[in-house]
Amino acid sequence: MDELTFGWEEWVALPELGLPAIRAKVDTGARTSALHAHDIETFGPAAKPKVRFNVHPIAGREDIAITCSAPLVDRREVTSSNGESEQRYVIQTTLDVNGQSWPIEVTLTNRAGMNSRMLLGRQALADHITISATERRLQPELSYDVYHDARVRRVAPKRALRIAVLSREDNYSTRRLVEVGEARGHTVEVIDTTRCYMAINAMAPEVHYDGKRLPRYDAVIPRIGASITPYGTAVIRQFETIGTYCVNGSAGITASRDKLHAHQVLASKRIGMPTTAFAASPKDTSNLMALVGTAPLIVKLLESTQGKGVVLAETKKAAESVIDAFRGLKANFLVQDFVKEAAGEDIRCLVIAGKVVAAMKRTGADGDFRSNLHRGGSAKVVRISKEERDTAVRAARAFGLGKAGVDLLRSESGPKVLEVNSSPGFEGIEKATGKDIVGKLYDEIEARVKPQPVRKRKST
Ligand SMILES: Nc1ncnc2c1ncn2[C@@H]1O[C@H](COP(=O)(O)OP(=O)(O)OP(=O)(O)O)[C@@H](O)[C@H]1O
Ligand SMILES: [Mg+2]
Ligand SMILES: [Mg+2]
Repeated sequence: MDELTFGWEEWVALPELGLPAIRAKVDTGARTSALHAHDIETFGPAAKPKVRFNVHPIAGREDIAITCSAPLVDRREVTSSNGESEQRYVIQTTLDVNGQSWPIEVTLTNRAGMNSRMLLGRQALADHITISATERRLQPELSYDVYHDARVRRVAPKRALRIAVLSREDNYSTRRLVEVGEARGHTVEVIDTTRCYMAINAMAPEVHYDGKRLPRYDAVIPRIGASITPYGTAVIRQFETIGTYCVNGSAGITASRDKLHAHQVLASKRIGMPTTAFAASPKDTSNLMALVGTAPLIVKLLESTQGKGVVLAETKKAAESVIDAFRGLKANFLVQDFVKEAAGEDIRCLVIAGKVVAAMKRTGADGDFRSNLHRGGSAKVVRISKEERDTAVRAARAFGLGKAGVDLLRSESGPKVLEVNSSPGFEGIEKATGKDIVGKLYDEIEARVKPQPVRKRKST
């Protein structure tokens, strides 16, 4: 390496931490370098622990915070210049100066007394560095502008994220979310939604789990089962209040879960769907059926899943008796035009971040008008038309869902949306299409939790 001369203060970069410019003081009295960090928190498996923390790279600009993560290499007792000793986490990272880079160890400290962002200790001042103690900034100047504009997005490293999957099930989808996330270096924790409990507090809303407050997650992936929608969405709402990025929001999950509510949302966006009607009073049954059209009709429970509450009534009489039966059970239902030409097939479009990333055609088991895979249907990859693609994207957007399974019927008058699932299973569609859908979901999460550019403050 070329010889470098350092004064008592220099511009350096820590690219792996997403800190492209920071001023560091040279401190030959210290062995290890130190970084002024906040919200220091360890995470990840015990065998490969990581630490994450926030750095305000610019002194006096506490509004600019960069979230960093790094592998944890040690925990050490460090005695600072004022003689006090504290336990500090030690990370390893790369130091960049004037086109050269070398590995250094850095301790993390959030002592208020430390007024420089970074101290460079002897270990970082490698053999090729000479110190000229009375001079400063002998190396090329760097600019803090990188923290102000869109460039900060590009310089941000693929930092390890801490992600929670809210799920009560150990199934293919949950396992894939853990495997794929961990293969990308993230830490993915599966959290039983119903075991989360909350302190609802205007100043410091929190989510607790198993006796402890949950840490700050970079992202929450909700996989809320239909049986716990109200509680599950309350947990998500709490994360939203804290400011955690949730792939699917609580409002969108709630609206899409209730088929009636969902159809009203779709209709308000003029998205095609089968003619649908509902009524509360038994006195209105025959008028209700007249609104939808002639038999055969579909009668559907509002909170059906896996096709369990979907009935095809071949005649008016049959429809009436199904409606009577549902009413007798105090079940909420809707009546829908039967889209015959769909012929027991529907199209599942998987929408991630406003794009259809995969589509499959599901065909019902012999003699079943329902195409659900859980009912013995089979799935094949399918090419969808532009109209179908647009419809699926608009349907997911109508509920603000970052991931959604949009089910369409192919009808004579174009695509008709049957429902929007906020926790679509990944197994059927990954197997049918051979696509890495979970990977696409992580692409989106990684893009979303990158530091946002900071707007320049107007000078007054
Ligand atoms: N109006 C309709 N016309 C024709 N077929 C329909 C209609 N409604 C539902 N089906 C068929 O029944 C299946 C199940 O309906 P739907 O998706 O509404 O119920 P579900 O219980 O929510 O199922 P899941 O959530 O598991 O997909 C559909 O995939 C479709 O094949
Ligand atoms: Mg459904
Ligand atoms: Mg469905």
